[in-house]
Amino acid sequence: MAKYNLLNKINSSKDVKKLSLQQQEILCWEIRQKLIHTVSKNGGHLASNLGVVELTVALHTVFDLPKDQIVWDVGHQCYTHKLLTARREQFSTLRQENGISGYPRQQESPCDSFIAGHASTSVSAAYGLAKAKSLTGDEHHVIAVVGDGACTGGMIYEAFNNAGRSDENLIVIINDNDMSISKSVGSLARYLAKKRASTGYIHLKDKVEETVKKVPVVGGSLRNIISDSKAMFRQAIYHSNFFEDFGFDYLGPVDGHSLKDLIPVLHRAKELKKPVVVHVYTVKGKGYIYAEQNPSKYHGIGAFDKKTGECLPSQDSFSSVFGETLTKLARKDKKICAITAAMQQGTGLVPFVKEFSGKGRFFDVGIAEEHAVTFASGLAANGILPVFAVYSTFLQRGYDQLIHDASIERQHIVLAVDRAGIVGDDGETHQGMFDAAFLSSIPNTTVYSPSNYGELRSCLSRAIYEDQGVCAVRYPRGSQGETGDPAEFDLDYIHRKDGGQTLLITYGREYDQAVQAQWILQQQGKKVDILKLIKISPLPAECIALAKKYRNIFFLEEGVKRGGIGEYFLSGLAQLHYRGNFEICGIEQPFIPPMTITAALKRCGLDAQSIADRILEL
Ligand SMILES: Cc1ncc(C[n+]2csc(CCOP(=O)(O)OP(=O)(O)O)c2C)c(N)n1
Ligand SMILES: CC(=O)[C@@H](O)[C@H](O)COP(=O)(O)O
Ligand SMILES: [Mg+2]
Repeated sequence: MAKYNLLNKINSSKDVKKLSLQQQEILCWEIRQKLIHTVSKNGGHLASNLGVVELTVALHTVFDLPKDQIVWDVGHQCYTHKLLTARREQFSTLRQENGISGYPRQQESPCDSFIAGHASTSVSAAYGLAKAKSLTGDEHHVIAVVGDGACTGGMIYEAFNNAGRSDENLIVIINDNDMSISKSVGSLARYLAKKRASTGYIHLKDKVEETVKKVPVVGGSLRNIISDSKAMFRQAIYHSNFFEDFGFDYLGPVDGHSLKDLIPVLHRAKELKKPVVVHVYTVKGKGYIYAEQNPSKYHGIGAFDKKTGECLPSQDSFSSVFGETLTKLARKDKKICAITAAMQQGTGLVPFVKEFSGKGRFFDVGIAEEHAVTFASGLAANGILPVFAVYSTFLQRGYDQLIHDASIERQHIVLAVDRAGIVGDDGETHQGMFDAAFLSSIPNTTVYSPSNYGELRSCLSRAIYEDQGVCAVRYPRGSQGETGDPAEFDLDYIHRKDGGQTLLITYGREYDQAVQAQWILQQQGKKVDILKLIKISPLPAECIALAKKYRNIFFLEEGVKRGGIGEYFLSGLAQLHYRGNFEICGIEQPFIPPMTITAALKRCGLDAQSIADRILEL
């Protein structure tokens, strides 16, 4: 196979169109090898990408990019699209510093029509793009590609509701592999499975249409009767089709690994020149046996050995410690329930699921963070203790629900906010930069930011049993640092004194950098003290009073500077008429592209050496 080297000759969809069907099949094989090779080195979303190789090649065969536009939902499956649109050479830099992103980015290529990273936005964006095209007299198509998992998110239906009755050249491809990161959940998954099992809808419609075309024109009324009966015929056989009820035409289901089936269906969708849903079924992980067998493991994976499929054994992490702690607490308290928005693996909930899903105490609500917050509030209002485990970046979706449904009436819900702070390779869309800022501004809300596992255990228990209202425990991606303090429980802050006139204040993972900076400065004869905040909102009054005694204060914040905890602290000091120097070393440009967490800390001036240098400079 390798001798063909077709991929090396592809720079745009024009080149894909020049290939015969057989050559395109070889191209798909070459693409799969490239995907497996690159992701085995850099990590990434392997299984989702392997599932859409033929679909992407078919799209590039039928449509003309960038005039026609593709919007990838979540965007984690856009690697083949990148390989076909002049980014083959840079593909080895996938998800690396100064490399190409693992998601579509407009700034990266004119063929990336819209940003993605968070789920369920594609149909709204595609409808907007399509509407703009029609307003400017451009007849090209916009195609949204959305997975069955992303179809559990409410925005998709808001967009269907809005777009279905329009006459835009809008095609929505539902890439149905019966998987989100774990198994797809809910009624839509069941509905799609039923549709998947049905056959011949396209062929049947074709036959009816052929018959209609053959009828001699004897006047408009007969045509109308025939077309009405066509709709009735369809209804009678298929009852009502969910997508058609929204105003879309429906084509499918079609085998997403057969170019010979896919290409004509896409041509057909293009000809219709109106909103159309194309239902494609695919196999997540297709073509790499380990990923086909375990698509969840290869959904998003670090580097691995491509021959054996083995990756590094998983270590303890904040997520796993959270999951174990919650499971232990739940054994003793039947009121504790856990909620996830399609992230049970990532948030460490697997042990909880094993033990309590059979008892009805675990809820995977799909990719529906807004719903999760309000659902939790409902549970709390009737006496349950809900813990919603969610990544910081995805919790942004639930901001209004936190205010309106949880906070005003002080519902006691617990948020386990994972991936708080810098996340690394996923880049801009996934950074957990805002949670400390936005949570601390919501009344009746307590926020903890443990810096090690011991504190995490203690904060979780306090959040469940001691606090009222909304209570968030936030922690970073990965493992605790080496600076773990001896577990002193139930503290709101820890004050490490070295006899200095300068105080470093910080919270969460950044504490490790502060301790190292303190050590670097000690080597140079400079003493600094550290105040570690564990409860970051509301700020403990004693903390502010003790900070007031210092001549210089540096507030180190792994989060957005504007509106963050540093500014909150400063306003407390101002009320006490603090007269010393106060500097916030926070993140001013929170949209950090893919790079390691270590590199990102350095870029933001938040690594130990940069902190020490800054202090010496002053
Ligand atoms: C708002 C939001 N919540 C959670 C996620 C995490 N996430 C990324 S992909 C994914 C599953 C998507 O499933 P699907 O759309 O079916 O795509 P597949 O990977 O199966 O191709 C989830 C839950 C996200 N990206 N955005
Ligand atoms: C595509 C997506 O949003 C998730 O798969 C995300 O990449 C997971 O990140 P973690 O690797 O931190 O779980
Ligand atoms: Mg899926």
